[in-house]
Amino acid sequence: MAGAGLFLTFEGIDGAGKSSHIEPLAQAFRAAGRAVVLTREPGGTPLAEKIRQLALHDAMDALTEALLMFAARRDHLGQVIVPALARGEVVLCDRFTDATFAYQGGGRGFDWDSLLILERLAQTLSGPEADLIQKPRLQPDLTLWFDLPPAVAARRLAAARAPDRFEAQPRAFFEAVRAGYARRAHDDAARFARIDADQPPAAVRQAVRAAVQARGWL
Ligand SMILES: Nc1ncnc2c1ncn2[C@@H]1O[C@H](COP(=O)(O)OP(=O)(O)O)[C@@H](O)[C@H]1O
Ligand SMILES: Cc1cn([C@H]2C[C@H](O)[C@@H](COP(=O)(O)OP(=O)(O)O)O2)c(=O)[nH]c1=O
Repeated sequence: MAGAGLFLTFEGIDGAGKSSHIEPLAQAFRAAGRAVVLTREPGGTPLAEKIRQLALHDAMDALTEALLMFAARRDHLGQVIVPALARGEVVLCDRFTDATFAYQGGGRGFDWDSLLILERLAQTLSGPEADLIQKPRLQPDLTLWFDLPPAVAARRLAAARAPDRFEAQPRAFFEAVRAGYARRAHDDAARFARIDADQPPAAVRQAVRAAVQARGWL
């Protein structure tokens, strides 16, 4: 656990249902008396939201994309996530570094080892807040991975909204993104909870609750 705070991330391919399940979990934590910060990546600060606009709408090579994601993340960590954890709050973040491995690494085929280096650089903390949360390098306490077949996610999205640059990718791209998530989950199994997202919303909500309760946090 990061100090007295808790850092939970929501991951999965586009249309997996992450956004639908963040607010119910936030309400559960608030009902348990915890202060909650809801945030997202890329984004979460004025600078990172500007980077989000570039990354989601302008074409670029995979290294540029990865660097922008980590630049946005570095600002977000320093301005929002670390201060909230230092205050003992619960941070619920819609996507984090596993998305960079899944999309830029798995989806676009960018070198995995280079991403590991960027991860280490971006998530190494310094200063008084790092002392407060007593961690030289920040990782989520728990990552909820909403896993489902890309064909199911595509059907949901087609009914829901116009696609951004990533959501417009072909099915094979999302198979590769999904494989990227599976690799990260395999490499850091204790941090990950795989949620079967190909179920009715109530069952998914229950699975999310169960994963958090299993760690004694609700
Ligand atoms: N378990 C579910 N079953 C069916 N549809 C769902 C489910 N969860 C979410 N949806 C719908 O699928 C679409 C994408 O969900 P969303 O939460 O925005 O996904 P994400 O944030 O992972 O991209 C939305 O229209 C949402 O209402
Ligand atoms: C955080 C992150 C997101 N992304 C992509 C995944 C998504 O397609 C897109 C935006 O994510 P998201 O906020 O989930 O989009 P939406 O709110 O429309 O569901 O950015 C990356 O490619 N790399 C990253 O590191």
